[in-house]
Amino acid sequence: MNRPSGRVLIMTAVEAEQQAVLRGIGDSDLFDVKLAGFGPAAAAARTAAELSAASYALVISAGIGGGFVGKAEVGSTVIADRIIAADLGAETPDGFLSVDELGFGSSVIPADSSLAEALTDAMLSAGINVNRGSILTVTTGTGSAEKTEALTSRISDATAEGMEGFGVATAAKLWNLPVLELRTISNAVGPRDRSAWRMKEAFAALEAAGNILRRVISE
Ligand SMILES: O=C(O)c1cccc(C(=O)CC[C@H]2O[C@@H](n3cnc4c(=O)[nH]cnc43)[C@H](O)[C@@H]2O)c1
Repeated sequence: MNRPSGRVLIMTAVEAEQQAVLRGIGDSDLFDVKLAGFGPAAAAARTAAELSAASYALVISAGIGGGFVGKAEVGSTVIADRIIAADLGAETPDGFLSVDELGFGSSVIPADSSLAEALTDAMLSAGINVNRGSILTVTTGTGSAEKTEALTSRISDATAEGMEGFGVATAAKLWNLPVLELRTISNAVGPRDRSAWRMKEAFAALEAAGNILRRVISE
């Protein structure tokens, strides 16, 4: 699926991300770029509200995110194969139990693979540093080596983390719509160091991603 059979809804958490995506897309009227708010609950509710208000053929969660070291460096772009609710579950003395293990559904929503493939190819052709893998949705931004290690040992292809993707994807799934998540990397996932965040690079990469997205989807 490259060209969807209808309009495309892109959800970003905050206005700065929304503006970066809009700059990249330019004046196409195929896309609506709306605000999801911070975290998966706001994102699910606001995506559902948008899907109730208008008809869409594809939903995309886009924004900046943390990159797992060795998988996605600062300034690069990550396109999801899988969108994972990484900290939704239960702690036990023997470790973490996911939603799946608890029997309450699934913590994994697959991204649209043909669009992910086409977008990756187009970004590589444009010289963009892009990686594929799982994008984790967390309700608390990871801020320690221990938590990072716990995530990567449970999810071996963890490539980036953000805080909205699984909420956006849950609403898309409810409407039976294909979904994609992309994150441009502002910081490394690991011990919290806010001074090392590179927002300018991440927003520039998000604008570039918006531009490629428009080209791939309009083809
Ligand atoms: O100051 C902090 O320690 C901090 C920790 C997590 C997130 C923030 C934000 O301001 C996040 C805003 C927005 O960006 C996404 N994001 C960016 N980097 C990360 C990350 O390393 N882990 C999780 N989310 C991240 C996220 O989707 C937020 O909506 C500040």
